[in-house]
Amino acid sequence: MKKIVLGNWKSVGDTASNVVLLTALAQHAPAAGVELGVCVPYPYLPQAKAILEGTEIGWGAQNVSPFGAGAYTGEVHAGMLAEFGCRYALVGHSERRQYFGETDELIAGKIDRLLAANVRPVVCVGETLAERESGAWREMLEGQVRALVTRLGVDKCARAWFAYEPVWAIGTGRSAEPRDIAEAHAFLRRQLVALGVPQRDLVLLYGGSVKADNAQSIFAVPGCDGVLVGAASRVVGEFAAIAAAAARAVQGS
Ligand SMILES: O=C[C@H](O)COP(=O)(O)O
Repeated sequence: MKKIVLGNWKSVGDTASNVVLLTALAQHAPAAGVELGVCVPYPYLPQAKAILEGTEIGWGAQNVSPFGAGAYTGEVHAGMLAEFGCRYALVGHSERRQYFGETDELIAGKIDRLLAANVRPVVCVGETLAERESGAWREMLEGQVRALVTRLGVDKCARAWFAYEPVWAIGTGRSAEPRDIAEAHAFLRRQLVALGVPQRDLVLLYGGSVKADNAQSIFAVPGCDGVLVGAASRVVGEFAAIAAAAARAVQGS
């Protein structure tokens, strides 16, 4: 079974440190059955393309405009991402929902634009700590995926990847426990299948404080197709160790 390791640099990086990171990455072909990629800030897409092109490692963006080309000052549309060879774009990350007020409607529009440009949307969903502790996390997750399937339809949602990212585990050093990830993934799968998305098309990642020392236990979670890695994706040794754990998981499956 394939495993995906996707880095999210967030708003971190500069030309000099990126060269070191991308060059190190480019030197390690992903093991068979492992898909490796990095989502970089917009200005560094040409740099990622220049260094990673010709390798099997993909690159992508962390956001996209809900509009096409036109008078939308400050926006970057999906066609531009496609021109720079983006294989993926993150959508609906909790940091965008929290700091930029992104709604389900806006997120659905972005997914639509990405699919039309043949860029894979990686859609982030997840609950806050209060929702986890009160038990409301199931309603929260169900609401997030239902909102997208209702707006986009089954076929489009089947072409997106989903990343379960509990907000309380992001950047805190406190990853969700494997049993919590397994429970949330199983719940999300059930909901998406109930909404009509075929089980065979579902790709579900986990994100939130994934590191070298917990990657193996996360890849062992049944039905976990991969990880979305924030801070550790900016550390060469950490990201390489996570990719190596993915390769071991594939070999052992
Ligand atoms: O997209 C990545 C997630 O927000 C996780 O970030 P983190 O690994 O720094 O906790």
